Amino acid sequence: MTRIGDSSVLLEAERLALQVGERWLCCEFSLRLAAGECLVLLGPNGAGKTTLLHTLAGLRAPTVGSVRLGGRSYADWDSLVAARLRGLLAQQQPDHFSASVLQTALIGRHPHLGRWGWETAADIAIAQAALAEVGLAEFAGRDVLSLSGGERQRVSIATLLTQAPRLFLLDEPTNHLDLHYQIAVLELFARLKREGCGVVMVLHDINLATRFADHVILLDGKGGVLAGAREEVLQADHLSRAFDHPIRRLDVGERILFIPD
Ligand SMILES: Nc1ncnc2c1ncn2[C@@H]1O[C@H](COP(=O)(O)OP(=O)(O)OP(=O)(O)O)[C@@H](O)[C@H]1O
Repeated sequence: MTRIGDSSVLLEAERLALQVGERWLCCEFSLRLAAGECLVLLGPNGAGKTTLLHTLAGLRAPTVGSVRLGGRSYADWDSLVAARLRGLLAQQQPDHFSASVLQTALIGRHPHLGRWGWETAADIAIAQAALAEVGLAEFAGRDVLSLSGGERQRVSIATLLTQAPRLFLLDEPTNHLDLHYQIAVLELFARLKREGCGVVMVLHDINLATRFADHVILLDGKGGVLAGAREEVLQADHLSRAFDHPIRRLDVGERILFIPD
């Protein structure tokens, strides 16, 4: 029997090009992400990283080309089934009402619930384990409206872990996080990647991209796209051009660092 997401290729985009209004964000390029791989989207503000991530998540149609999740176009997936396969961490988390941290994390179980929509003890255990993964085990009863920015971001990550997709699409997962949690969260997704998940994430920190990416897509904000293996794309001259600022590479022991001049 074939289970959802058994295929090792989780995400494909063919000859993709994106336009907003009159402006082309990226010219045609293709990508393929297999289980066990991490793709980082980099580029200056307004270059189109979030638009590209949302297109890969099936939330908007590409202007040109196609996107396939687990070998099928989004139109061919039932939306609940697709939500068990891919999950999105959005950049903003609007909270309009009071809700406990546990209730908020449990939203991630919606694609998995049965006909009556009640969470079981197993669903609650999954959400509690996810909260513990991001250091929020003690926060389960707290109101989300009372959390700090970094704590709220970790609840969003726990909600996504509770959803337990095979493909994680993350828009600036390190937003609001202190240094400890930036690394802890990226290490957590690196572990999930080793366990057979796929990860696509928007990052602003080139050095975190250097550390965690297998593949990189660098948008230059003028429609140009450089896509390839980390070592091919993350070069000082490519980065300097894309960010319109001189960037220098430093080799520190085993680490490669990029610093702005
Ligand atoms: N509906 C829209 N109408 C007009 N322009 C839009 C629309 N949606 C997005 N844009 C523009 O498209 C561009 C790409 O936006 P996007 O959010 O994808 O950029 P980004 O690379 O994620 O930026 P940032 O690093 O600032 O988060 C921006 O210039 C944005 O203003």
